[in-house]
Amino acid sequence: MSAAAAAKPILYSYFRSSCSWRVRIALALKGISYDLVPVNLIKDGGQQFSAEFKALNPMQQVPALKIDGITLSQSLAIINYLEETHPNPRLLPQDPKKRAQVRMIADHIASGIQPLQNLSVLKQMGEKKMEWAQNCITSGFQALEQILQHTAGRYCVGDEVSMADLCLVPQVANAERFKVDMGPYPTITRINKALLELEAFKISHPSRQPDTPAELRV
Ligand SMILES: N[C@@H](CCC(=O)N[C@@H](CS)C(=O)NCC(=O)O)C(=O)O
Repeated sequence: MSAAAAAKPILYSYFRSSCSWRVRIALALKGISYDLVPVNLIKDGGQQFSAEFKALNPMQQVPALKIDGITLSQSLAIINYLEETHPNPRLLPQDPKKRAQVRMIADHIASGIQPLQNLSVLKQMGEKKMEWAQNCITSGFQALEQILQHTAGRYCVGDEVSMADLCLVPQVANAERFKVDMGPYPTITRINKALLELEAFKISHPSRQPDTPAELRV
């Protein structure tokens, strides 16, 4: 094994970033130990814009993961790599239909909700920021609630934790931050609650990160 392949992975993460949280959950579930380098998206005008970080991810977004001699960005690509290199526990079901449903839900959140309420978008919205974020999340959750009627068991797809769940919990946290009324989404709320009881979701939680400000720690 080369030195690069043997080195501990390094996760570039921001405590509050929902995309970073997805990867932190995957690393925790799969028992992969890693070093965390905080990238503060607010401080100094946004550390994601530094030349040093831009060299790691030209898109200037977290997360990024240095692993096995390569640097990856895009949380779902990272999780897919972890899935292929550390298959246990599996985050994609074996059954092709269930696997497709997991990817459908993960894409629904990762492509259809989160990018619309990302920090860079909200900065453009000025005073309308809160209303914009609420609208994006509400329309995404209305559709997701219906989808989950057909796919959910204890979790998003059946009773096994999957990549869809890794996207769901951080997105619900964003919804709560933007004060979205979760009343109309009982299935999303139920699944989120069940997932938050799992250790991997607890230790990766934004309130328990090395860069979590003291006043937000629990
Ligand atoms: N599709 C990307 C999205 C990454 C992303 O939007 N990251 C946010 C935090 S969750 C970010 O770094 N935002 C910085 C900014 O908007 O300036 C992924 O899944 O990793």
